[in-house]
Amino acid sequence: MTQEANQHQECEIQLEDFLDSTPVAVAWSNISTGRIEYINKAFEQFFGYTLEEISDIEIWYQRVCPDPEYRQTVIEPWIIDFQKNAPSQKNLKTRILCKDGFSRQVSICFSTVGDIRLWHFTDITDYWVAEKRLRARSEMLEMVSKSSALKDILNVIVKQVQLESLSSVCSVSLFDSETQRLMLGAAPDLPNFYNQAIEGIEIGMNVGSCGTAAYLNERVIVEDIRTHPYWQDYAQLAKDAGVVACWSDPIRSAKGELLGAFAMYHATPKLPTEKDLELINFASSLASIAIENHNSHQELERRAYCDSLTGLANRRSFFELAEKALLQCLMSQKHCSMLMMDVDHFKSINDAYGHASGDLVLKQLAKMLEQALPDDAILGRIGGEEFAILLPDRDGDMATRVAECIRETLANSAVKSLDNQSLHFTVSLGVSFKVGVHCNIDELLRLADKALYQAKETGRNRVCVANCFQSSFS
Ligand SMILES: Nc1nc2c(ncn2[C@@H]2O[C@H](COP(=O)(O)OP(=O)(O)OP(=O)(O)O)[C@@H](O)[C@H]2O)c(=O)[nH]1
Repeated sequence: MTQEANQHQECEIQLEDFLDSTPVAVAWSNISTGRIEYINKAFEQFFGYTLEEISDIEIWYQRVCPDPEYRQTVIEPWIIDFQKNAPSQKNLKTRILCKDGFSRQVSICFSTVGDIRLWHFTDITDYWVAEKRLRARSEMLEMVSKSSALKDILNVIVKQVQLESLSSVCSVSLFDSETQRLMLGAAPDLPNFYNQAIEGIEIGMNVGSCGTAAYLNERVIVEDIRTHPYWQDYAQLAKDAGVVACWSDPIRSAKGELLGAFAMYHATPKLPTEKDLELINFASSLASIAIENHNSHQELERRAYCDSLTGLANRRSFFELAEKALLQCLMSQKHCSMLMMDVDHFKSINDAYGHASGDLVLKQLAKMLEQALPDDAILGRIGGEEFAILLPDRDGDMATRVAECIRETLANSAVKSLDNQSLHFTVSLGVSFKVGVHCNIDELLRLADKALYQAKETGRNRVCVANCFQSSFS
């Protein structure tokens, strides 16, 4: 070896030693041959590839940027732009798929000396993730403040997680505490047939990852659905949907109540890393804010329109609904009738069995009414033990038959008091109906109330019909 060659080799060794000690990932490639001739230690650690595995620049691109369209439309124009020395952006910030299957966000830059192109890569994943999360969080909070649809808000969360963990598909299920079931909140990238199959699933042991996580109220990690007992009844469904691993986290309110379940699915067997768990925590806590806010909105609305004891429409809501229905009847020249109902001697029920048992009677009564009435009837609790029922498309005779049926059903029923005694009670009803083309709810109620008074006066447990032909509107 000549002295010059010796010096050159020594120089190269020193340069490599120097580059191996820097934390920045560095590589150089030969422009004419397209070969990658050197990668430093940081490069190997960062991307996970050895020089033998990515000896050619094309192979490198295919591995780290598997999407050919992205290579053609983003990376290649950037290189050409850079070569012309007029870069529209000096560094290219892009996503790189590493050998371990994770993708990292990097800032790439290169310089050219003769036939050699020197590349350096800076890992900006943490910064990028923090920025994206911040953006997703503020987008979500803005949507919450604007009362956007819950599904849209949850979609933002799901999309953010999927963006950070490219190989995952995520979902948010909502917990219905009354039925103990999970309903679909958002799962934009799971197949429809899968979402439909698990919609309304009852939580319990061995009900997939979400059903079990919600039931146990703790995180469930299933590495391989195909062999896990939690999935034994859903293994085929999961196979059809192409999911093999599923990690699920219960979503809890600030008070710890179960609100739903967040799930991350993968197409291959997989256990979560620390970063995955952190991502799941992030998603669950955002989803919790969105769901809790949505639920309290709904509760406020329910309180504004529902009677808290019976769950029926309250006076205000009954008037709104009844007015709309009456207007439709007037416009389509249909009949319309009103019933007013009052429990007989309700005071004595309270006195004999206690106020709480009186409440029980009112609750049961409301349930019985809902079952006995036709679907299009509008029912409301408009006073203490007073109920109103609008019957669209029913004339006075039909309404009287409905009223008679209610009276009879209730007279033959019993409600269990708190100390388990059978409480029997009766009701009185007044009927009014629309005559001609002019009518309003106040007038119908006034007439029905008059008839109800008559029913009370003439002995109770009976139905009386108002003389509507003498009303001011007839
Ligand atoms: N338990 C209970 N009682 C109520 C509620 N609202 C009103 N009441 C009671 O209902 C009773 C109504 O009594 P009254 O108006 O004298 O009528 P009544 O005893 O039903 O007798 P008649 O209507 O004449 O047959 C009162 O004792 C009220 O306290 C309620 O939400 N729960």
